[in-house]
Amino acid sequence: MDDLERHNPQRPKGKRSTKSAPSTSHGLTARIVGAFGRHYLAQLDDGTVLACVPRGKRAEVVCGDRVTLAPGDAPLAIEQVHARRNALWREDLWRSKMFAANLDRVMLVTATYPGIQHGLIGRALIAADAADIPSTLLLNKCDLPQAEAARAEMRLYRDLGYEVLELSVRTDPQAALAVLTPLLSGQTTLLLGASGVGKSSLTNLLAPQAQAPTREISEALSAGKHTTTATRLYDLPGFPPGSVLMDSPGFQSFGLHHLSVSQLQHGFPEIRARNGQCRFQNCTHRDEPGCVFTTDPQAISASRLALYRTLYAELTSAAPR
Ligand SMILES: Nc1nc2c(ncn2[C@@H]2O[C@H](COP(=O)(O)OP(=O)(O)OP(=O)(O)O)[C@@H](O)[C@H]2O)c(=O)[nH]1
Ligand SMILES: [Zn+2]
Repeated sequence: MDDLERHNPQRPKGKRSTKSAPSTSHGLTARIVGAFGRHYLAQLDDGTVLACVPRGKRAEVVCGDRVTLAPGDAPLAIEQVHARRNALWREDLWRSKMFAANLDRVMLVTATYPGIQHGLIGRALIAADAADIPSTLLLNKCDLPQAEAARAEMRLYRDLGYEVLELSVRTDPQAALAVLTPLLSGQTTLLLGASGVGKSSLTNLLAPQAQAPTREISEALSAGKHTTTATRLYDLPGFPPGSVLMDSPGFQSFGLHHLSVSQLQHGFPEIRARNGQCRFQNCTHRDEPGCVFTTDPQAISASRLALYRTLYAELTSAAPR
């Protein structure tokens, strides 16, 4: 087992990882604050932002990583990726790919309109659980008439033990700030949400500098074509030091193929709660006789059981979609 595997117990099965280069006493310590394909931005502790590239084709570097940069001309070489506390993956067409590291919390944004996407929420909650990262659900646009019905739908998650916060970013930004400030202070928070839920509105409220034109980034990196698929990390002005927000595209394709079946089951609090209550000890909760999730309709909601079975089939199929 090499360094990266030791520090990333949930990395995809069967993939070789790249050894970190040995550290040098002359290197600069920085945090990756922007990932644009193979081009990165790294921020030094004094706030200076530098363009950098990994040393070696197979090196895996993601937003939130702590790194050592080799001194030299821009773009600097990323010499070493420090041990990660945790990491999250998303999928492209062929594989799961790590995209964020060293998080304190995942905030999942949903909205009363255009509606709550339970499948996406379920996947993201499981991925965060498998990476041992706490998650909080935000229900935005509570000013709309659909709020009452949406609130009732979100009760499912409250009953499962998740924190669900309500806000209206556009119509009452001050109240939204008051609700979120205790959670964001001193923390690295990843914001995730489907298109149209108000994620950009929230990012712009919390980190107004996020609206900076991507041209500046393109110039810094000489890599304009990559800027649209960026994962970014923003300092939160007005918050205590160490308060940062990570913003990433790709919520629609949240990768779960790297998980084991036991991690999948652990990601469902209602399945965790009934551990050992099925007739067979190794019950997979699909079609076995005496399965508590088939015999007791109170054990799990029909939609969550359907999600579990879909994800089970995905995980155990030979290849990712
Ligand atoms: N009524 C209401 N509308 C909101 C609220 N927050 C955001 N919106 C609106 O919802 C729409 C989508 O907001 P965005 O912030 O662009 O949402 P997004 O999730 O970033 O969506 P994409 O840009 O498609 O990724 C915009 O028209 C916002 O003005 C809110 O609290 N209440
Ligand atoms: Zn069972």
